[in-house]
Order: sequence, then structure tokens, then C-alpha cells
Amino acid sequence: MAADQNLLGVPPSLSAKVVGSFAYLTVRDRLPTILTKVIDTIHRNKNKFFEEYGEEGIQAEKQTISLLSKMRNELQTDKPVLALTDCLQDTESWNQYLQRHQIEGDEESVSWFKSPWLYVECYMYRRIQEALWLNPPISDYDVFNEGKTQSFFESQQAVMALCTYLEGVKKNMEEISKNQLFEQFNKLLQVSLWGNKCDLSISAGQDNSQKTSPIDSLDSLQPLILVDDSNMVWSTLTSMQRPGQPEKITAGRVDIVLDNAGFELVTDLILADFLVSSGLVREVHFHGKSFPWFVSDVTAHDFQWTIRQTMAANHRWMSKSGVQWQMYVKEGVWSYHDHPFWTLPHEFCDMATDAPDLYATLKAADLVLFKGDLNYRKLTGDRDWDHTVSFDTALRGFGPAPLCSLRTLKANVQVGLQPGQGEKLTSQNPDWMTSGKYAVIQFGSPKDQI
Ligand SMILES: O=P(O)(O)OC[C@@]1(O)O[C@H](CO)[C@@H](O)[C@@H]1O
Ligand SMILES: [Mn+2]
Repeated sequence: MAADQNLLGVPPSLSAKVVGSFAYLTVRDRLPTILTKVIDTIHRNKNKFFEEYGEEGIQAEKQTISLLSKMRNELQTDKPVLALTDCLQDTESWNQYLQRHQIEGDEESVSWFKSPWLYVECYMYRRIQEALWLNPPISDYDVFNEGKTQSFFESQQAVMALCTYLEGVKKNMEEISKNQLFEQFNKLLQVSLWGNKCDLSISAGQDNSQKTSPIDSLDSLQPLILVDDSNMVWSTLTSMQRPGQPEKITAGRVDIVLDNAGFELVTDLILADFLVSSGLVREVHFHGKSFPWFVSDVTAHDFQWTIRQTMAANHRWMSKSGVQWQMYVKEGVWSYHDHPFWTLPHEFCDMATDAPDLYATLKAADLVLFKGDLNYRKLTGDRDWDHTVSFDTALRGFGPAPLCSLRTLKANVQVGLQPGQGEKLTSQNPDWMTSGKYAVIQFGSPKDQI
């Protein structure tokens, strides 16, 4: 057995201890850049804090910046990862996780560069929240809000094009054949897939909003989908038409584990609207983050704000879509959830034991769509798998329901490829795993777990 695999054949976690690896470059370069932008954002809003909170606001701004600068120094000089001190709902989980990783009595064993990449990257975002939470009255300030709202506003052309397209599909919904329905499903599933390119943490906050109409570019993007299990997703959707009363088939429930706010969230809402208005699905549960995460991930505020903004748009089909989405939320057809597990560093194979309530919630879904790269890293444990290992193997027993990852590749973990496919890609594009240029629609079957 290769030295770098444990007894169960599970490879090691990706880590910045591998000099020159993508994890190393992220921890050495990108994370400090993101942290510096956070500090600048807080400093730039100093006057706003003064206007809103007076002297207390200035004190809080100064204190928060000094905590973040201290963390940046720890990160850049590879200091030990420190326990959290903010006594919040998830603090215990974080500190237990730290102890589990620490070699008995050796604090140095868990440092920024020596620990699993997944852990330290998640930890940085949680420490940003600790710095804010320890400094009321700016505790609930969203340091990433400007970037997320900018991504929405700068994608308006694409959003208008999508809402117009959806309106056209919905108008003919009664007449279209099952084949045409499958075609429309594929298009909107791929629009949601490519919406994941718009992620502000890979770009370290640089603008990467969607400028062109996403529907027009689908054909040219098709060859860049390395694994396409959309047929599995379709048969899961259509087979879950539960036989209800003879005249009415009750469709099932789809859960969407969201990724980025801005344009990507709109593509997810468009897909969810299509699923419900086509009658394929009865209800959609959206899962977002309980605090600002990985620069652009969706929070409850982002979810509501995006629907309100769409409603208020000065564009007929955009505002019509927004009104419909607000109605879905009001009627309970759509619901938003933000379990704390999604902002822990855990690999998803630990969910059944570390968050049994969430696992049970997902078991009630007929299909769970996982958006984005970080979710893919957690599905596969951010391990250094061979590319030809099956997705089911990498899931290591995680499978509350039929699931599908819709992910553009932005980290060097990818499984489920054909023999030779990875080597061919490397010869053509050495950065194929991290450029965001390629994507997968990867299906995993349900597992019987506790
Ligand atoms: O989950 P997302 O938004 O698709 O991507 C998250 C991400 O930008 O953060 C990490 C890089 O810092 C990588 O996991 C990935 O590139
Ligand atoms: Mn993200």
C-alpha cells in the first residue's frame, strides 16, 4: 500500500505543507490577499461605523482590525492554529476539531501550512467572524457584501436574458413534449453549473461577474464538462413522480446546497423555478451559510436581497420572476435553511455522526444538488485521490439521498475520470484542475447509513 494512504486506502488531505501545490499557493498568497481586502473594507467603512454607532463604532473598528492583523501575521509566519474564544453555537465543534488534529501536547503540529488545507481555509473565515463577533456593535457587518452585490449588479444583462428565456419556456410548458422538457432541463442545469464560475474567493475578490447571455454559450462550453451524469439526474427526477391520486402525480423534493451569491444564486433560482413550474418538483429546500463565508457564499440576507432586487428590477420578466420567487417562499414551496454544519471544516462523510439532524433532513429529499468547488472538496474529503477513483468511493459512505455535484474545477481534487483522461488534460492544460475552465455534473447514489 502506498505510504501516503492509510489502512483504509484513503489518501492524505491536500495541504500547504506540499510546497508549490495549489493549497500552498492559496495559503501563502490568496488567503493573505483576501484577509488584507477584509481589513481594508473595514477601515474604509470607519466613518459609517462612527455615524451609526459613534465612538463605540470607532473602537470596534480598531479592535477588529487589530485582531485580523494578528491573524494575518499568524498565517504568514505559519504559527499554530488557535482555539476560538467567542463562545458561540459552533465554537465547541471547532475547538474539538482542533484538538482531534493536534498531536498530544504538540501545539506546533497544527499550524497554517502544516494542517489540512480544507481546515485552515474554513478556519480563516470563521476567525474573521470571531473578530467581528467579539466587537459589537459591528458584529453582524458583512465584510463581503460589497463584492456580492456588485456581482449581481454587473450581471444584469445575463440575468435579464435568463428571466426572459425562462418566461418563454414557462409560457409553452403545457405544450412541450417530455423530450423538449428534458432538453430545457439540461440547458438550465448547465446554466446553474456555469454560474459557479462567478466565485469571488478564487479571484480573491476580483470582479468576475457574468457579462454575456449564458444560454448562447452552452454549446461552446459543452466539451469542457469532463463528467456529465445529467441523464442520471433526469431519471432520478422523473422516477420520483410518486403515484398519488390517479389524476395527480405528486412530484418530490429537491434540495440545493447553494454556493455563491450574485449571478450564481440567480441561476440556481431560475433552475428551481423551472423544476417547480414544470411540475417535476413539489418543493425546493435551499441550504445557505449562517454567516459570510468564502467571500461570495450565500447568506439568508443575500437570499432575500436577491429576490427583492429581482422583484424591483425595471425589466418585465425579471420583476415577474422575482414576484413568483417571493410567492414560492411565502407559500413554503421554496424554503431557506442555514445549518451550522455548512460552515464547519468537516468532510461530508462525517455529517451522519457530527450533524445527524442535518443528515436526516437531507434524507427526506429525493435529490440533493451540491453547487460549487468547496462542496466538491468536502464531498471528496479534499483528499489527494487518483483521478480514476469512483465518485462513490471518494464519498466514503456519504449518501443521504441521490446527489449531484455541479462544480467548476477550482481545486486540485477530481475523481471519476476515465483512464488517461487526467493525463490528457494535464498535457493540454496543466492548470485544468484549478482554472475554473472545466466542470463536472457528477452523480452519487444514496447510501444506507444511520
Ligand atoms: O465553492 P466555490 O465558490 O466554487 O469555490 C471556492 C474556492 O474559490 O475557494 C477555494 C480557493 O481558495 C477553492 O476551494 C475554490 O477555488
Ligand atoms: Mn463559494
